[in-house]
Amino acid sequence: MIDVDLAIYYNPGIPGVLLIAEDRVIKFGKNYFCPIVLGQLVHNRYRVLSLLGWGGYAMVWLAVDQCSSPSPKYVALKIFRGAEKSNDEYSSNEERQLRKLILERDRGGIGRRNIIELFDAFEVESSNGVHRCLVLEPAGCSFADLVTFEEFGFDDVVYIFRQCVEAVEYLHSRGISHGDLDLANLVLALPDFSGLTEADVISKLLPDPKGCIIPIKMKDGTPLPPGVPESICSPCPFYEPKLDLDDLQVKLIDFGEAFTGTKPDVHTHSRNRPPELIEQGVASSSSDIWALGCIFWHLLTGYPLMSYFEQGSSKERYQGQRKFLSMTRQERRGQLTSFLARKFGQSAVDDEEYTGAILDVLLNTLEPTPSDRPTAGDLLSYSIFSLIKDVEASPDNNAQAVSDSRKPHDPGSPRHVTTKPKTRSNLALD
Ligand SMILES: Nc1ncnc2c1ncn2[C@@H]1O[C@H](COP(=O)(O)OP(=O)(O)OP(=O)(O)O)[C@@H](O)[C@H]1O
Repeated sequence: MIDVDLAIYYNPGIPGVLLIAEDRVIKFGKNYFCPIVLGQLVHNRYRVLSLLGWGGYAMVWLAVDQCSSPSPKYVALKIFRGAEKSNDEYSSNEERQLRKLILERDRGGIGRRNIIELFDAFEVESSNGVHRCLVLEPAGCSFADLVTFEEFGFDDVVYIFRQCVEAVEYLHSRGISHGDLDLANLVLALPDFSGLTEADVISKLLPDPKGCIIPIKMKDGTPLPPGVPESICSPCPFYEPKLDLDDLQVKLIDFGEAFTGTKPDVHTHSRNRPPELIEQGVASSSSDIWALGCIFWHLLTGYPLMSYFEQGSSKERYQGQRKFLSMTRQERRGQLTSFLARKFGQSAVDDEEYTGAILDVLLNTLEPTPSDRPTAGDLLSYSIFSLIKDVEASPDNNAQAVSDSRKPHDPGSPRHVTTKPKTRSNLALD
């Protein structure tokens, strides 16, 4: 039998551990991540079940609230990097923005359901510092991951995109810009687990909770330094195969860059950076609209728009973007049409109704001058949204609308942006 060493090694030089499968380093040590292990009780209340993901600022864990009754309540614990003292600026900005939205909750608005909920916040201390912890509504896999292994049909794209626009419209109507809109910050809502036992939910959420735990060791066999956990588990974001279009709900996360008015040096994802941020270094709510255009393209084609402008370094890609923006609107229309034809074939773009509706969204959201872009509210009235059946129109119409939306389309139409039928089961992993 071959003895395979599944441990990963702590590298004091980085200082952190490299998760090979992710090709990313998780840093532990002073002012880095909190050394959480599975099963740990956080704040005497939340028992950690698995790792949902991590970013530059925080690790996000699935946990069960021990104080909930009668049925267990699941939460996501977003535990920020350590700081010398409480109120680290990034974590407090995210908390502040989410708290503002809580105050607005009673005013309603359809996009409210698409914003992740904040339940609680507190501090956790470790040898790596003081960590702010946000207790959030738990969600599933990000759309950035989903587009890498699935192609969406046209109805899927428009249905998902409409929820993204509704979320942004909700935020903007409350005076908040997100600042970091990207498919990585749009995640699937979890289905309703009420009535299921904890064991059932764990088996649904965690295909193999023990299989993903990897011990951390020092290469020379010496004890781990303080602040480094004895094991790490690979992230286990939830995804339910056979998800139906009428069940699919998008949740917007990560409000760390959110702002009111205008803000300099916003860390928008590099693939969605608008010209005003690249050239003048300032973002506004119109920068979110630019990002919506990029998201629409990414959902539609499976690739970021930037990669169509130019390959290479981000400097080269921004030059490609600038070249695109210095064209006339007519030339930009021609360029986007040829990108679409390259991706889906010429016959797919020949249907003027569909291609025209797609181009309206793209050309207007990607206007070079921020004030020329539509508002999120304007976008919701665009013709693209009337090209799909409204699965939420009314409870009576629901079943018919969903079944209609699954009928195969005329193959000559650009609704066939993918070769697969356009049902939610397209997204199934099995
Ligand atoms: N409420 C949630 N439910 C499920 N998973 C989540 C939730 N919030 C975040 N995640 C997962 O954790 C990852 C990191 O979260 P988030 O983007 O909020 O962290 P961050 O450190 O602020 O990120 P960034 O470096 O992008 O600013 C996300 O990409 C997502 O996979």
